[in-house]
Amino acid sequence: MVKVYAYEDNDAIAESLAKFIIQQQDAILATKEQFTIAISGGSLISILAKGLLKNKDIKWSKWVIYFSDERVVPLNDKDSNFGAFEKEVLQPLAHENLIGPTVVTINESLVHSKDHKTDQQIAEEYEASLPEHGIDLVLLGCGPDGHTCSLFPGHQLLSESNLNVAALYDSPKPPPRRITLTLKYLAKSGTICFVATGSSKQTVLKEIFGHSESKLPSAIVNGLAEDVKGGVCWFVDNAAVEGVEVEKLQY
Ligand SMILES: O=C1O[C@H](COP(=O)(O)O)[C@@H](O)[C@H](O)[C@H]1O
Repeated sequence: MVKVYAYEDNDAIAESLAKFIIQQQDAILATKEQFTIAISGGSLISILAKGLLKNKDIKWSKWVIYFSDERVVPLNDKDSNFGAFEKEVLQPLAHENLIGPTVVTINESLVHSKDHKTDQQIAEEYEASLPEHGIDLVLLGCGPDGHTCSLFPGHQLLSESNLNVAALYDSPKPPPRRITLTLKYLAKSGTICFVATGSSKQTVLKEIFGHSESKLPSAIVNGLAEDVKGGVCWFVDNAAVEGVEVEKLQY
């Protein structure tokens, strides 16, 4: 079953999400040396910054951080998911004089090519850096159109069954060139956790949780709950789930 944890505002989500992440981290580090986590871009990053920075229970030196999707732009571009995470989390963390996490980015030296084959090479190289058996914890966003990672409604990549990471050149949300984890690889995740906030998400969440046949990418990921050992859950604010028929839990 997909669990939905609902809170009044972003501060409360940030605090509970951090507790959830630490619990996942500790469970994994009790069995192996490193904790692998995938981060998405967009609104998730500032919630992570709020909950994780200055949190003494995060074992940053044991984290290996991947990106659920990435825009094919230079890493310091305003559109880069890594760039946003670096600005909001990694740079402030560097001031704390800690041994930081390992962060796996796309090969920036290839982003200036306009050849689609090069984007495929970026995706292939990223795929080669991923753990074969899946990432321990994958944090996802959900756009108002129901996209997650860079998997967009109706896009052909939803039926990609060979690749773990794929390139696309026609993202309906700018920028158009991106790479993304595929549904095939997401199904291998240890745990999947969505974060969605704000009233702009209400309509899409009504469809995702109200129509079991929904073909929206985020609804398809909910459908992976049986394959994903730790399950699929959502951290939302009350505005996002107003009028959505779900059991609202607290973590
Ligand atoms: O383009 C993207 O959008 C989604 C959703 O972002 P949000 O701001 O609506 O939460 C994000 O998860 C994804 O990583 C990003 O590339």
